[in-house]
Amino acid sequence: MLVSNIGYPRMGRERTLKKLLEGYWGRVLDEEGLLAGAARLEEAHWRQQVRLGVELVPVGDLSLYDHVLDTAVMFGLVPERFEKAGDGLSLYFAMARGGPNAPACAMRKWFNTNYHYIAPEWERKPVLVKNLPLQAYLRAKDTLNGNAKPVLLGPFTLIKLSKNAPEWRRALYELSPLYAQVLRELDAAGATWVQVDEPSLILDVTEEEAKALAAAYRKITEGLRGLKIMLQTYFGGLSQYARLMALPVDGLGLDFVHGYPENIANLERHGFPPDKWLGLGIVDGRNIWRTNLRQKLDLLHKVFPYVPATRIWLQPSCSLLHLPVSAADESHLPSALRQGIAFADERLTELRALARAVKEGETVVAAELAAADQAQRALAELSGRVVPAVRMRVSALKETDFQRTAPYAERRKLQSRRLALPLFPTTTIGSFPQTPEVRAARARRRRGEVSKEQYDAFIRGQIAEWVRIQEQLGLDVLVHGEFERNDMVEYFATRLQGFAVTSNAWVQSYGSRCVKPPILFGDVYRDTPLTLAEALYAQSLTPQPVKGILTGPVTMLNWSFVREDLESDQIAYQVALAIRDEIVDLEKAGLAIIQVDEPALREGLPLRTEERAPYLSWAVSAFRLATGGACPETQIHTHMCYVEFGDILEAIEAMDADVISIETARRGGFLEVFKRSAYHRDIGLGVYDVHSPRVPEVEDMERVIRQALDVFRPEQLWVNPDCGLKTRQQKEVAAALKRMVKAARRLRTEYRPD
Ligand SMILES: Nc1nc2c(c(=O)[nH]1)N[C@@H](CNc1ccc(C(=O)N[C@@H](CCC(=O)N[C@@H](CCC(=O)N[C@@H](CCC(=O)O)C(=O)O)C(=O)O)C(=O)O)cc1)CN2
Ligand code: MET
Ligand SMILES: [Zn+2]
Repeated sequence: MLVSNIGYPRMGRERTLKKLLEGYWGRVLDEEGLLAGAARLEEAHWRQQVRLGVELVPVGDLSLYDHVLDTAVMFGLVPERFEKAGDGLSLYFAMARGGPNAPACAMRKWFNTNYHYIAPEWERKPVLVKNLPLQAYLRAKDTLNGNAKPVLLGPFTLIKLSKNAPEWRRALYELSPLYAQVLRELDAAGATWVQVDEPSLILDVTEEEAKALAAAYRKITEGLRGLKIMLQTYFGGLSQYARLMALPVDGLGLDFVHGYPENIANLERHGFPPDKWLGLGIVDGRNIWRTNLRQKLDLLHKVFPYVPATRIWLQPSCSLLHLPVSAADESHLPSALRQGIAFADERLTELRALARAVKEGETVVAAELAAADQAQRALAELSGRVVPAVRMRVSALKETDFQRTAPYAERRKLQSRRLALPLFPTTTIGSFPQTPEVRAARARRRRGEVSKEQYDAFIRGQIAEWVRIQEQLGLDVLVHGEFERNDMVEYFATRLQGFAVTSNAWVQSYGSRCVKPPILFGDVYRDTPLTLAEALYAQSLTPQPVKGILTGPVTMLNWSFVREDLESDQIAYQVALAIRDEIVDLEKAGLAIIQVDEPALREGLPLRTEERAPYLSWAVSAFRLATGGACPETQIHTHMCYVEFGDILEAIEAMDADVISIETARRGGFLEVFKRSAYHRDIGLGVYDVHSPRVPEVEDMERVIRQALDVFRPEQLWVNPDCGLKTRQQKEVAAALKRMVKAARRLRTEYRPD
């Protein structure tokens, strides 16, 4: 039985890769410096994994931006518009971040995670441009000897994640010879195993697809001499288990954490081919709770009748990309909590303990087992885990708590009378630039170099400056700018009971951007206002309406590491009640508009269709509970981004918000979706892309609004950027918003309110 890893966090414990990348983009580091730095980091990660006992070390997983983009470039899937973007790194980063006159490729959610990949575009027939896994293998050979396992994204998943791929059978046909060549070259170089990632196989795969895959993999693996293939799946169980077991590969990697109990049932029903290896995903690569080792040993004993230990690799459930590096940095946490968590390095240590228990007997790891048991008990007894008042409040909830007191139509009248906004009202999504100055002020506060009073005064200064800028720009509904927030989730977690925040638990979200997901360990409640002071201050500076900005309960859950001893709906209702209380405070302070952001609502949608309805049911209820206490005169907005709306439109309607602002306004298909629906409420059009430094033209934004007028009435439309502006620069923001206001005003002159 071997210990294997699927992928290691890329950024490094000190976020080295982030610093290298931002140094390169900011032109303080040259290409050589970036590549040398990345190579040093990669090697350090290999050595660390070996030190922790990993016997099959993934290589080629340290991407400079995203592994899907790597694969696209490797197969020459480069859109025409990057013709002038050069080659090598300059082309690569142009595709990721936009280049001269060439908007970036689309960024999308990687399955149901907060990691984003760059969507490949098929404008031309793929060709093999460079063999990335081979290059990685050759780099790793000396350090790792026989333990290097090159990693490669498989053809099925590559196709599924692509934009405008040809019909999938044809796409598979075009890719197969290229994959075959990649593997032949690895074979010739002496690699023993290659990990081919096919997470899309856990989706609803059709019988026809499974059959076609068998043919494709036959072609891909033909004539290999020594190289073996581990076909790696994760994030769920397999729906076409029996067929996929028959693929001509040497091993199958299955997720027994997020695919539990499905994959164990598969095993019991269909068995496991005697000539294959099982990559057994046994410790959680998505959440941070320390593994119950005894439970996992029991699981192993359920597997042994079907697969002998000699044919098993113990693995994390998925790449450790989604976990921070080491819990050793979190010594400030309450000790029971600190002992109760495991990040990437601790997960690998757990794997080694499990492997030793099997190979050398449980007594050899008695200390590890006892420590895990003890940690489990300590966590259960952790102070704040159960707060009776919170439990009582949730269990006493009534149907009416999930409803506004007046129906939408009535609310709309009251609100439009109160707000008296022009047609096509303009607003922003909440955040303004988190400049180096803002971050530095927060860092100084963290280090205790400035007092709370000094820090608060600095934040008020930022708010005042931006209220003035917004007034000058002529925006209709203002925001305070979120300067006090390091992150829209972490900030609320800092102010709520039941959450802990970490010091260094960074996880990559996209490119060089990272988040520190908070730990939701206990019952959640609010014992102090969350946003009141800043909102109140902003409103005191202007007669214009200021929109309060809160993060919704579903997003708080999806972007945190959440306890596993309580049902999601119960946890979400606790968070919802805290938000609900905040809304009451904001209303009392005179705010007429409150936005409750739910950008992660769609992301949390289960990957398999049959699990979706129950999720949407509690997610929508949680949002309704959070907002149901608002007076009819208070206008509730919600904001969502990175969303394919087609499959959740009914849920969006059911959230019963008064206005929804969405990112997708610029994407084809958005209007089609709404045209087919009965959606009749107000909608904020994301008229330009905040993720690009490019300042949009008035005409571009005007076009988005005009197109929307084919489907919506003018009275329904708001005009706003497609997300928050925190990652942009001050100058870009002012210039873009000025044009946005101009676009709205042009349309106003054509349409008159009814
Ligand atoms: N949680 C979450 N998920 C999300 C989003 C989001 O906003 N939040 N948006 C979508 C896109 N994802 C994003 C993820 C991260 C960032 C982002 O801007 N991250 C920042 C970090 C934000 C942060 O926590 N900042 C802290 C700490 C910043 C920091 O690194 N400070 C330095 C010191 C800085 C100094 O001295 O100047 C340090 O600790 O070393 C702060 O402002 O206080 C980054 O990686 O650069 C943006 C979008 C989807 N998922
Ligand atoms: C990822 S959604 C972001 C919403 C938040 N209010 C912001 O403007 O940054
Ligand atoms: Zn957003």
